[in-house]
Amino acid sequence: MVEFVKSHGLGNDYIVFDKTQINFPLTEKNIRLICDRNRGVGSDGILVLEKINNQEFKVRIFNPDGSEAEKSGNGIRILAKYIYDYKYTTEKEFFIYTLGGKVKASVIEEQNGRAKTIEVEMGKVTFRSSEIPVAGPEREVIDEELKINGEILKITCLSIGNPHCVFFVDEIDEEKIKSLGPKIENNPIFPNRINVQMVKVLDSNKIEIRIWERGAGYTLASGSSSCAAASAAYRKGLVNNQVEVIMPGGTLHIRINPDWSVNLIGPVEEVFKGELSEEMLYKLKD
Ligand SMILES: N[C@@H](CCC[C@H](N)C(=O)O)C(=O)O
Repeated sequence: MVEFVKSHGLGNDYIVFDKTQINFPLTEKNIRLICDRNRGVGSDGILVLEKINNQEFKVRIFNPDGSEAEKSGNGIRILAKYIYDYKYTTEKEFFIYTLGGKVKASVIEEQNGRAKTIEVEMGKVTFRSSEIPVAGPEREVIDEELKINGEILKITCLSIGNPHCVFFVDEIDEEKIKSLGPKIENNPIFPNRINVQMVKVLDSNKIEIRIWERGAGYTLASGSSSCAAASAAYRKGLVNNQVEVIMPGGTLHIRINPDWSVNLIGPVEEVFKGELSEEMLYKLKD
């Protein structure tokens, strides 16, 4: 029997598995099938939890195209709720190891004994090209010109464990992020591909964004994208260090600390618990 929980952070949905229950290989084909919204459970990604002890956990984060991500802000918040709600820990604060570094998660609000709002210390932002990575000479990638579809975009790139490319606009245009997103994601200057954010600054504490996620496409919200968009805006002097990030799925709160570490706060909801069917498991083991 392979059980799972499906949850979302502002419409960015993930399936959580406990590593000890998984009896099929985590191949690209299998991840794609489980995330498929017609033939599988359907989600923006998969989280595989491993418990180390009462205060430390490990996670593997998969995108729906089968690739593995270093970090995910909503994924970590969803995992933290799962850890707390299903009593993998007795603590309200604990650590999670990701491929993109160690993060601290805190349950800051509960409802009926279940986590409702989670804060994550996401780690430090870097704008250095080799750390993102972005091809070319070593530099900070701030307001660089990138030609896409005959249009020159001014991009600011950074990593918060996973890579992001941010561009600023006067008006949000959904169609534009959907058409430029895949071209930027797969541009050869980004050897590991990249997550993309279109950002409109509303005032010194508020931005609105649209997201094209690496390996997932257009999503309603993204935690690491919110951190990236807020950090790029802060670096360019467009906002203060506390930023509300408005997305189609809802709002996340970001704080950028003096050492460029970033905190992310927002709600998480469980949608359902399930069990993969025998037929599905047969396919996954094939
Ligand atoms: N939805 C996420 C980001 C998930 C990983 C991303 N697609 C990547 O490949 O880096 C979030 O909430 O941060």
